[in-house]
Amino acid sequence: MDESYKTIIGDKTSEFQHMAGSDGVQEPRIWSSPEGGRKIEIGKQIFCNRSLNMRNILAVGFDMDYTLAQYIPETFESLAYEGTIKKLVYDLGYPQELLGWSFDWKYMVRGLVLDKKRGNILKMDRHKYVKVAYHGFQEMSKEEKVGTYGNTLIRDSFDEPDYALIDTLFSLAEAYLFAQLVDFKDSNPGKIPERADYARMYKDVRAAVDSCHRDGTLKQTVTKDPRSLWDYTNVVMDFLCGSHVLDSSRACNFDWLMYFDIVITGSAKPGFFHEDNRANLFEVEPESGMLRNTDNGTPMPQVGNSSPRIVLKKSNAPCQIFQVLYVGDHIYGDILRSKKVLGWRTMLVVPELEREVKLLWSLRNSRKLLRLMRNERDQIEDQIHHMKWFLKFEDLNVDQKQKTSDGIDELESRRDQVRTSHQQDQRECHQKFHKIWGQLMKTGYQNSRFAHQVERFACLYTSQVSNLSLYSPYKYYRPCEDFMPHEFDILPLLDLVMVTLHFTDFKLVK
Ligand SMILES: Nc1nc2c(ncn2[C@@H]2O[C@H](COP(=O)(O)O)[C@@H](O)[C@H]2O)c(=O)[nH]1
Ligand SMILES: [Mg+2]
Repeated sequence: MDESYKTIIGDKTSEFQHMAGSDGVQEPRIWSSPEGGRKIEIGKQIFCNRSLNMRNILAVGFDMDYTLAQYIPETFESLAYEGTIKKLVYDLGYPQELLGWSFDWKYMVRGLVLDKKRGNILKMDRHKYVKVAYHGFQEMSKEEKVGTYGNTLIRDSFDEPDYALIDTLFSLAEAYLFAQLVDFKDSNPGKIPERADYARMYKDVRAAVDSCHRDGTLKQTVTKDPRSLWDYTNVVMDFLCGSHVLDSSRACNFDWLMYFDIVITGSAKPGFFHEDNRANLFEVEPESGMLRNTDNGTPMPQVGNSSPRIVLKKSNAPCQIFQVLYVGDHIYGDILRSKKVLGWRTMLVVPELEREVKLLWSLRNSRKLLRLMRNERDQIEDQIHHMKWFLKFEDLNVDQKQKTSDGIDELESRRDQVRTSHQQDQRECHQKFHKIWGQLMKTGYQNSRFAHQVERFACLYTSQVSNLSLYSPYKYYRPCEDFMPHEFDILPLLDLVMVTLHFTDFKLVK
């Protein structure tokens, strides 16, 4: 782990000299110079939904998988995909030809919802309106979409048990496999095991993925024969914090433990956040992996992974709930539960965000044009309505009627043009983010359901944990001002920028 982590995870008051970027290059510190730091590039900024003063935070907890440890999805999730297919074929009677299938790791994205019964994959906005829908890999028409999901009552749910949320990067492979199976079943109904409807296929995929996580299919590739989740954690953290070498014959030196006061493995989140559900905690002796606090005091070996294991360095003074910041990648398991159950402050790690905000920046002019086109469309529509009422209710002579009708025709044709180009341009803009699902945080021009969850449950969000090192440990994160629709036209952002500039000029002149 680079030096910057020391400040965040270990002794928060200590200074540090240098920090390493993601490419390992040492960069000078930026936050401790008296005149302030260099600008933090947009992809690495920390964004704030709810004020958080780091001075008030006494403990920072970190999830490991996909938070501290950023697995490479094309390799790690491919393992899950291949392991799952083998289980479907050899254990659950699916046809051998599945073994020849391949995984496009870029196809699925977080925030999607699987409709298990209908075999559909959905992206919805923050009101839970389905805006993009595919049956397997086949795009659904607008009519099919509205016919299936237009009903308000259905829209209210979109949760388990009939729907599955793709809210972690671990789920990308199972979502892709589900879509493949839906297509396969539609074109080869006889080849899928008897009575396997779409929901049954989803259940089989889920069970097979689950088993890959439990039986070591995935973890064995990272570290050979891990005896427990403690062993696994040790290898991954040793790699991250020091060695950067994955060599199963190499003994780990436990140096990484100095960055943490307490380490808990196998906690089975989100159940862990509920005190009543929490399994017994066993203390681990790091070198041997033996359990210390057994009933008769004799150290004993670990068996299985079911109970949480802890390594304690020192006992901590108790913290108030709002003095704990928990950092994780799973919007439900890490963020929503820890916030709702324990009232902890939260930070969500969204690796996809780095590319998303960079693209957003490069497309900012197109986005402004889209907004203008939408306004123009609204204005033309209003004009058409106005003229239609005029035609209907005013006492006009034949000539006036003809002129008004011609005017309406012209406006309708202009409106159709603007509508078509607006829709096309908006689609193209979204496709720059993802060819199928578009921008992660938007659906059409509204926030996506995923963005809505991020806004509600994550006090902070950022693309990677190490971005914390770019800010002072005493940083007071403050959200930007909220805007309601009625405020937008009164206080447009452009005006605010002008006001700020004038204010700066004024100060300079003085
Ligand atoms: N039994 C299952 N375990 C799973 C599944 N998906 C992920 N995982 C395991 O969870 C942790 C990662 O969770 P984190 O909150 O600590 O980041 C890791 O050990 C995964 O293998 C699943 O579907 N079933
Ligand atoms: Mg995780």
